[in-house]
Amino acid sequence: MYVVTAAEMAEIDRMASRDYFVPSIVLMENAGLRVTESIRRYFGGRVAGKRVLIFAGKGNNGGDGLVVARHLHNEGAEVKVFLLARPEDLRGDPRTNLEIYQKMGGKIFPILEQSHLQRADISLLYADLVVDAIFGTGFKGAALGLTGEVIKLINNAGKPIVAVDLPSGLDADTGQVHGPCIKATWTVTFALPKRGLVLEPGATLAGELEVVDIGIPRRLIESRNLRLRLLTPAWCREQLKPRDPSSHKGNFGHVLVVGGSQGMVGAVALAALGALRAGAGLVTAAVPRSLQDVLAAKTTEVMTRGLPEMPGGVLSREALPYILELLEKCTVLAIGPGLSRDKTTVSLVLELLPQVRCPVVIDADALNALAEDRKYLREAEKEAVLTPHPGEMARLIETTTAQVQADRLGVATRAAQDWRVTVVLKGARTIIASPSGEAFINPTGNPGMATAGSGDVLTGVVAGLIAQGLPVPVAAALGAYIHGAAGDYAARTQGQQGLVAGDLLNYLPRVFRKLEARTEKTCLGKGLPL
Ligand SMILES: NC(=O)C1=CN([C@@H]2O[C@H](COP(=O)(O)OP(=O)(O)OC[C@H]3O[C@@H](n4cnc5c(N)ncnc54)[C@H](O)[C@@H]3O)[C@@H](O)[C@H]2O)[C@@H](O)CC1
Ligand SMILES: [K+]
Repeated sequence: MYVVTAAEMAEIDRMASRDYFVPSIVLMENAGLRVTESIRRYFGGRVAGKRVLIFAGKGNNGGDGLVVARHLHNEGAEVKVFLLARPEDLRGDPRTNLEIYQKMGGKIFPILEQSHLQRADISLLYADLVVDAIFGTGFKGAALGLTGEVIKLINNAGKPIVAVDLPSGLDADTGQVHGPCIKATWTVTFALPKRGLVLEPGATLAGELEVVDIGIPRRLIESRNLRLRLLTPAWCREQLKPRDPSSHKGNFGHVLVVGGSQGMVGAVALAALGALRAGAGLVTAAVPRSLQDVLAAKTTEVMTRGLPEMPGGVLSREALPYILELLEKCTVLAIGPGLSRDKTTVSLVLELLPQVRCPVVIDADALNALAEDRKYLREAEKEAVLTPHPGEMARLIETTTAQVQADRLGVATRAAQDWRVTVVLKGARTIIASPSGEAFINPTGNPGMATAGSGDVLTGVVAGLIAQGLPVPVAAALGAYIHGAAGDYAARTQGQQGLVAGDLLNYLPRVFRKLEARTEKTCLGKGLPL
């Protein structure tokens, strides 16, 4: 499902009216009707007698709110509209809808000064539902003054809130807030999710997300060359092809995992098992020689190799020809888990990578090695996936973690294009950016997955999917989704607190089975994705 900026959405709205002759008031009517339907469902089918407060701004978002007000009023709800403008300041479609509503006997209470807040405050005490139609995609900056106070008043009332298109106060493009912002119970957004609704903290402020059709021609949306998508079960399902009944393990690729150092062999085991659980036909894991036996004991189905090592149990430069030889039989390399930041190992990684001819998944200490010398990233011809967490990304682009987090999408897409790699920027709402400029946002996963080894499993899963022939960016996106979904299953059955990375391995088959099962239910990322 495509995700848009406020400007992209506004342009699509404009083109629907200008090029496809859909009157803007028809779009507004559809938008308001869809919100009304959602509210009716919320109340179990009947709205008569329900006390609904509608806070409306003077723009088109407020206009949508006035359409909702009219329909609920018509169905017998007790509606009060609090208008954050003078009625005569409304123009165009919002003005038309205000006039119809008033003609029908609907009540309007303008909030223009401090003393007007009191009525809203009292009404909130008795409200069954609040409709937030103050700002939508036309909002910029921060909600200050009286409007900011209204937003705080609504939030403090503790009543259920449905946000129209966007929670008011949210930056539609970044998901950031710069002042008071509505904390919605659910959000009904029109035509396509806006970026701010699927990026944190916006995703949390939006509550449950409902995306509704308001009659914008599909053909128009498809003609727009949109570059950002939210991963959905339907998209993931399309990427997974059923297995040929006559297939054998040689058809599903061979992953080589290179990593490990003294005390860090578990990371390699998790990545290797992640690759197998993702369906790779064969997995070989190569670690410093002294760790091979431990690794073999931990991973029954994985083939293990011992590589030359240095005192202290880290890979030595002599490991290079052995790795290159192993790669001759492999489809994909996953490098980094548990590798250590030893200087010799760093130079081994920097020397190895430019010689690799197959796709490579680069994680953990292999990323830290690249942060010491970016020549490979800048110059090498490669098919690579980088899976940094925000701290590793910050090192790679020489900035701070806070700055990476402030513009996750921008950072990931720029890095992917500059280095011609696929970037998986981990964290809440993982971003997957491809060298072509396309990007995905992953809605699955939960804070229980912020635990040691979780990233190693992801590395293995992505490598396992590449091994089976999926294009590298597709494998990265699918891998992120599946990995998060496994975490969501694990959290549902055993809670977030005690979740460990090994649990993810056990839930991966269940996610694949669900995707194979072709169920129709689509969820946009709150709670369980499948
Ligand atoms: N354009 C269309 O064809 C459609 C638009 N729709 C609705 O229209 C919305 C967008 O409408 P608009 O573009 O009119 O914009 P909004 O209604 O989101 O808000 C615009 C108003 O907010 C004010 N504003 C912006 N930032 C502010 C701040 N920081 N503090 C105080 N005031 C601020 C602006 O000056 C303007 O008066 C969408 O979110 C959606 O709800 C729907 O009706 C569907 C069709
Ligand atoms: K709103």
